[in-house]
Amino acid sequence: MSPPLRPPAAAAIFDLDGTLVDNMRFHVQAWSSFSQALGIDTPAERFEREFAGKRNEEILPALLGRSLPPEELTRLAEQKESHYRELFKPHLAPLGGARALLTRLKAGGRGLAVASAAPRVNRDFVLDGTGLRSFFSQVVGAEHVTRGKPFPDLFLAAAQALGAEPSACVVFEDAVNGVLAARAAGMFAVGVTTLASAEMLREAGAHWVIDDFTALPEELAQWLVPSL
Ligand SMILES: O=P(O)(O)OC[C@H]1O[C@@H](O)[C@H](O)[C@@H](O)[C@@H]1O
Repeated sequence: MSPPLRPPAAAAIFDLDGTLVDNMRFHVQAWSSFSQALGIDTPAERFEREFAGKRNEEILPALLGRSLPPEELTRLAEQKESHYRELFKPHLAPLGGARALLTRLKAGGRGLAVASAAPRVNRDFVLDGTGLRSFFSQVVGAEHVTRGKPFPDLFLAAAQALGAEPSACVVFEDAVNGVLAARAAGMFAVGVTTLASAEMLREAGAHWVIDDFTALPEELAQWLVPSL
């Protein structure tokens, strides 16, 4: 499926973890030590493939193999997330080319949103710590939906908040679950190879694949902002 070249895309929706920042290895490291401390033996690939893009409310019961009362879930999630933030803090920076692309998209009048399964404290940590927050008029996160990715809910909520038709939205996403979610939402998907291979992202349905934001495929750039 090729995107229509006119009219230009109405909006661009960015995943946060692994897309606006290259931080998934710190999430995986924090999940691994968290699991080990609980005596659970889980391979790193499970966090990368099965859990990336899901909400902690979905990840924790699957990891522990039981349902959790809300207080326990909040406590365990914060245990893992505070360790992740500690690990990532010294490296906190936007993915290559992100600021320049966002500047041009904003100048071109595109609606811009973040749609992430991350809890608010992690979103604030990244958006405020990188100085990227002001680019986005909408930020949708874990507390706004009950189903994370691969369900389309986060992206549909972002499109609705922007007042954009899903078919006129482009999603940037690093996780296979996220690409599946974008396609399930009826949106165009750009895979970012910080976590999964280009092949895995294409197989999940990514229309384009990029390593970072420094160079976009010409067709995509033209569709996003014709004058780009
Ligand atoms: O939707 P995003 O921004 O990729 O966020 C997903 C991440 O959100 C985090 O809160 C989880 O701890 C991660 O394991 C998960 O992968």
